[in-house]
Amino acid sequence: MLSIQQVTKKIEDKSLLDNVSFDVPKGSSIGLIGPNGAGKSTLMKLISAYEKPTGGSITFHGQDVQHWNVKKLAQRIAVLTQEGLAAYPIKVFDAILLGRYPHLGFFQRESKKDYELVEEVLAFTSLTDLKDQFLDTLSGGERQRVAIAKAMVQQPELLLLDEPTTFLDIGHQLNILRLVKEWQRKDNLTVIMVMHDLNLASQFCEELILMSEGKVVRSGSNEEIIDSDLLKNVYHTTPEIIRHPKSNVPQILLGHF
Ligand SMILES: Nc1ncnc2c1ncn2[C@@H]1O[C@H](COP(=O)(O)OP(=O)(O)OP(=O)(O)O)[C@@H](O)[C@H]1O
Repeated sequence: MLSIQQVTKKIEDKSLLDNVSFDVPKGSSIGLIGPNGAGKSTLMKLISAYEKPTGGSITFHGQDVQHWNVKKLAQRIAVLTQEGLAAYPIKVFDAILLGRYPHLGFFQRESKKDYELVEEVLAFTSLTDLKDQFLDTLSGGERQRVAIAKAMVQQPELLLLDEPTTFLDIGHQLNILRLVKEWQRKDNLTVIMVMHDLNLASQFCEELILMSEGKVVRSGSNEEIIDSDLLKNVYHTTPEIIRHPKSNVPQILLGHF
């Protein structure tokens, strides 16, 4: 569905991405991990066609994302950043309804179907009770849930999440990821997510892509990537690897003081 081939990105003499290649099958969940400055956000901007690569190509359904009509691409790819939605003084319902925008024609008003979809998504994201509350009065966790709901009414095939849980407490972090997982199962959604929390990434993602200094160091399952020596080389710290007592997936413990 999405293919990233030998992508490079340079700004002046600085190399931000260097020969990055991988394929993203439909319905998969890919975790982009790696230290600060590895190039993860840069890659996300190229996938959403927000920026152009210097070399290589990113194709979505066989066509270079740079050649896609902007509105058509927005119907199929939704982007959610760590800041989520700006705290404008508009009602939750109206903020979510804005997600329908890529599907409306010029000067076309939302239809009854659009309103029904928003109601449906409000229920799915447990936001119905908050639908008349103003966005700028919500907590960070609630606002991030609204951002997910807005992306959901967009009905994309591909969801790009750039550190969606950064500002959330542990309960809300799990809440958001569970919501995305449920949505993914319901609609066979494809998810690419930048994550600093390796334990959550290991649990959530089928495939992890470990990046460093603009390059893919290794990609594979959590069993292949959550490896003490590999992570030590990239993060310059030695984590202990343990098993999650319920799911048995590899998890890390950071060094002692
Ligand atoms: N417009 C720009 N001009 C020059 N350098 C840039 C620009 N945008 C990004 N960079 C550099 O590119 C590198 C990769 O940045 P990027 O934000 O993609 O990393 P990241 O892996 O997402 O990091 P983090 O985990 O800290 O968010 C960094 O060294 C950054 O300083």
